[in-house]
Amino acid sequence: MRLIKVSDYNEMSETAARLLYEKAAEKPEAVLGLATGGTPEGTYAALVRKVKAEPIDLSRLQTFNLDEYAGLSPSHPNSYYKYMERKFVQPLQLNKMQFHIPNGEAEDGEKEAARYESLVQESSGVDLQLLGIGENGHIGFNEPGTSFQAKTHVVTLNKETRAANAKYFKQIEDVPEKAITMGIGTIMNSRSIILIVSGKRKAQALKRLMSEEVSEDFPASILHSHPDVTIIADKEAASLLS
Ligand SMILES: N[C@@H]1[C@@H](O)[C@H](O)[C@@H](COP(=O)(O)O)O[C@@H]1O
Repeated sequence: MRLIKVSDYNEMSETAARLLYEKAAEKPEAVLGLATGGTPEGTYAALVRKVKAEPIDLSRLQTFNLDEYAGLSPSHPNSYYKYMERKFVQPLQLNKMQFHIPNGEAEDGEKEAARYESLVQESSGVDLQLLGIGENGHIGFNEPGTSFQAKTHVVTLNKETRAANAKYFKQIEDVPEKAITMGIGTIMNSRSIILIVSGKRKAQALKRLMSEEVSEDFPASILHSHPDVTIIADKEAASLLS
């Protein structure tokens, strides 16, 4: 794993955006794996700025998001669909057909998960996967204890994960209890991975990630066995590293 230490959230965002931009520029038919949450917001904004300043052809780009809340329709203001539409798909003027995300309102979540997994597999494979990390080490919505082999599946969210995401909802009770997420096996199939980490809140998780431990108790630790992972961490996130 390659660790790039940067000064702050802005520099992290600019650095990650540059890597996404370079991938899309060098391979116009690239498949990007995308994440949601607070961390990548700045990355998407920086990418949009860069594409506006130095236009590239994005008409053949394909994107696959990691996860979606179960029970939220795509039009729900807190759905990851809406998040991506606002921050990525519309500003980059992508066609909806280029953008993929699990359907949170599917009646049969497991069937939807299997459909989504097939879509990812039938694509030419994710070239570059952007990841954030939960305080408990989750990636996507793969909570501690998830099998490293898991494919896209339905998960029950931990209390702490729901609490961490409650800030985006009116109240914690409104945070869905379940989600559909790419599995760790799905994520590990991507050709390269960028993990962005920012803020004191993530310092403990980054410290644990940088230790030797590889265990299903700490999902992100599987990244040690991936051949091409770049971690971009700001000063605060890296504050517990020696
Ligand atoms: N499913 C998302 C993850 O993909 C994200 O990495 C995590 C951290 O979010 P934040 O970046 O807001 O700290 O939140 C959610 O659980």
